[in-house]
Amino acid sequence: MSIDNSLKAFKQAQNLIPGGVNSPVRAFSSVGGTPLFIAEGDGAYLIDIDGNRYIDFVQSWGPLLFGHRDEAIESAVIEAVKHGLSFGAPTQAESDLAELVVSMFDSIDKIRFVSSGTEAVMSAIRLARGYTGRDDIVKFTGCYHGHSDSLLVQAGSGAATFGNPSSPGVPADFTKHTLLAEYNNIESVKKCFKDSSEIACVIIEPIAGNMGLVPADKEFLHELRELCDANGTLLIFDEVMSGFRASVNGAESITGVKPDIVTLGKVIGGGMPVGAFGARAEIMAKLSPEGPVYQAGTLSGNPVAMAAGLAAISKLKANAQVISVLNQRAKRLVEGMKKEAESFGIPMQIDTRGSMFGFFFNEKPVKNFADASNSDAELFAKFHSKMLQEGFYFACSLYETGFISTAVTDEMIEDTIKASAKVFKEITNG
Ligand SMILES: Cc1ncc(COP(=O)(O)O)c(C=O)c1O
Ligand SMILES: N[C@H](C=O)CCC(=O)O
Repeated sequence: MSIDNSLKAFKQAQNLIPGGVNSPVRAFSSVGGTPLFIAEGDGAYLIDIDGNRYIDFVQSWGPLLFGHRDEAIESAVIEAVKHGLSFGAPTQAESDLAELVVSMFDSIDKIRFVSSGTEAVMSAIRLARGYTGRDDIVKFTGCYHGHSDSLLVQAGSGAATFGNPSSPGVPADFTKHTLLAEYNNIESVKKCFKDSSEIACVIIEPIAGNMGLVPADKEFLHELRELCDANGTLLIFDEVMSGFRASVNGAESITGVKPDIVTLGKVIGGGMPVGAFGARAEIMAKLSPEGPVYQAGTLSGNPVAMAAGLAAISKLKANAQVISVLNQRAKRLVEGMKKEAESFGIPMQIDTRGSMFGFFFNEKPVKNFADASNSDAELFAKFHSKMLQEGFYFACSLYETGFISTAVTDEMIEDTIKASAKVFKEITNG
């Protein structure tokens, strides 16, 4: 398999763009090798600029629930483009998508659209602070909520991959209001509430996907809800990744815990840049121009992006059963790979939620970031590059999650398991 064109393109990009990439996770640094430059996507496949085809388990880091070039989404975008790219004025599509999301999330009466997950979370935090009149926030080590200053503290995803979980360039003054707790450890949250009576909100990925896939225990989330209620603190579920992936109706529908504010991204834009945050009407009423908390965006609610989101979310609502079908495939995949790994004496921890899947080369169950960090990173790197050579595109860091799209068939899952057996054999034979 030749990747000469990718090698050449990467060299050029490195001279022009820091690290050759526009988001650090794409750089392949922690697994070695060269990032593949992509020419096109086709259903379940990615095709690189050397013409190699890969079954894609990254799906643009989550947004493409229906795979590449889904017909309904593609036609909606083409139709929208014919009417103009942007107006900076309200359009019907914004209310249509808002109505759809409100109908799917119990905790959302009103929603505002932005252009990325980072923006959604940053705005949700401001709203929580404006609503409560408090400054402090609690976040969990290993959770990633985008790259805004106050949240880039012990963050997961690329920040963990590159060993800068708290970034230089963020003044200590900006993060002094960010208190840290350990995921799935309620005592650590209680300590935060002991240390501060000024906590505006606790933000959590209810199904963490940025330290690998590490779902929160239900009991932990229930206790978190109780602690927030007892202290007049808002609970924010960051579902930028898990929203519409783990469940059609949000993590609240599978955990029984209702958040005060939900942040969304990825799938909600069908592959276009969209983020959103929503809450009950009383909280959203604090937002400008209804209320005093300012938040804005030139391209927010962009008509082409709204058309893509509307097509994706309508399709999901009409075919809600796809989540359990994808979950069966996700389970088959990780259970199959685990069986193969263990037959070669390689311990593996696995989990799935809807179309999200995760695996760690680790002897012990993974419940938090410290556990995830104890996984075998060297083995992961070998697995990643050998699977790539076999034609399977997995996320290039152990701190990321895998995604199955509806374009991935049962046969492709079986092929992936077979390839993993070959790879485990090669790895253990040195
Ligand atoms: C849970 C979570 N929140 C926030 C973000 C930030 O979203 P974006 O990359 O669109 O800014 C991401 C992904 O990057 C995410 O996974
Ligand atoms: N883990 C990140 C988001 O979920 C990956 C996307 C990125 O940061 O480029």
